[in-house]
Amino acid sequence: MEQLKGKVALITGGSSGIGLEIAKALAQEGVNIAITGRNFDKLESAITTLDQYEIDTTAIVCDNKNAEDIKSCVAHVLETFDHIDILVNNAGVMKNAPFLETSEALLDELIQTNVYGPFRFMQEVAPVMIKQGQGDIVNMSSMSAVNANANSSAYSATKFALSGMSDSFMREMRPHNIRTFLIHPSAVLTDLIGEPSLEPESMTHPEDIAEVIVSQLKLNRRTFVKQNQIWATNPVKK
Ligand SMILES: NC(=O)C1=CN([C@@H]2O[C@H](COP(=O)(O)OP(=O)(O)OC[C@H]3O[C@@H](n4cnc5c(N)ncnc54)[C@H](O)[C@@H]3O)[C@@H](O)[C@H]2O)C=CC1
Ligand SMILES: CC(=O)C(C)=O
Repeated sequence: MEQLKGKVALITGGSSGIGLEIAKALAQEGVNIAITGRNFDKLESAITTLDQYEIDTTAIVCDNKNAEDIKSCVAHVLETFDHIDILVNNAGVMKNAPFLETSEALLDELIQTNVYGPFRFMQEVAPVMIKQGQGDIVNMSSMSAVNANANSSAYSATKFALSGMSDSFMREMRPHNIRTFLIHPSAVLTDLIGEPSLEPESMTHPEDIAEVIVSQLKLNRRTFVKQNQIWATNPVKK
């Protein structure tokens, strides 16, 4: 089993939802945490939540849409911790609209955040991991990259793109002892989905996704889960 204690994880979109639960679950394992987000106050409040664990933390204001932000974010994490063992590409946005009402501006925003963001982080972090001789990258895709829903063409397009990019990246990185985990959750109870149409208790919760990711990262380095689909057992309509 892989020991996580003392590792360094960089989690994008780590101040809320699934990202914050991943940060807490890794912190509980003794992993030092760097989180990113666009809002300083939300990041500060997330860092306060992590204060209960005996680890080092840092928060970086960083917009996935901004390549310079991402370069300085990775440089800051390296200055702070010297290494990056785990990158979780979690930050993402979902904006739904019927296809004929989907503007290029909306498509651009989603592509910048959900595709260029992870692309830029992997371009910055992979060379660091290659030099270290090891690393783990978790890419948060979606069931929307497996079965598209109506009114979600832009979001689905970004998640299909991320899955394809991640799969190809994974094949190039394996020889460098870098594992790439591609995660496809179905609906998870977070702000991203707005008012849920399902009974909240019957849905997957963000801490369930975090539990799956921690268990996968703990696998012996010789093995990894290439991709998975995480479903609610019996989601009940409201
Ligand atoms: N909630 C759900 O049902 C599902 C969510 N996902 C994916 O999980 C990931 C996390 O989403 P949730 O925790 O559900 O939502 P959330 O809205 O709670 O978290 C998204 C995080 O990404 C950050 N973010 C958004 N745009 C950003 C940008 N331009 N730069 C930096 N950070 C940015 C937000 O500030 C927030 O912290 C997303 O990639 C989402 O697509 C995948 C499948 C299902
Ligand atoms: C929000 C999302 O990615 C779903 C429901 O697959």
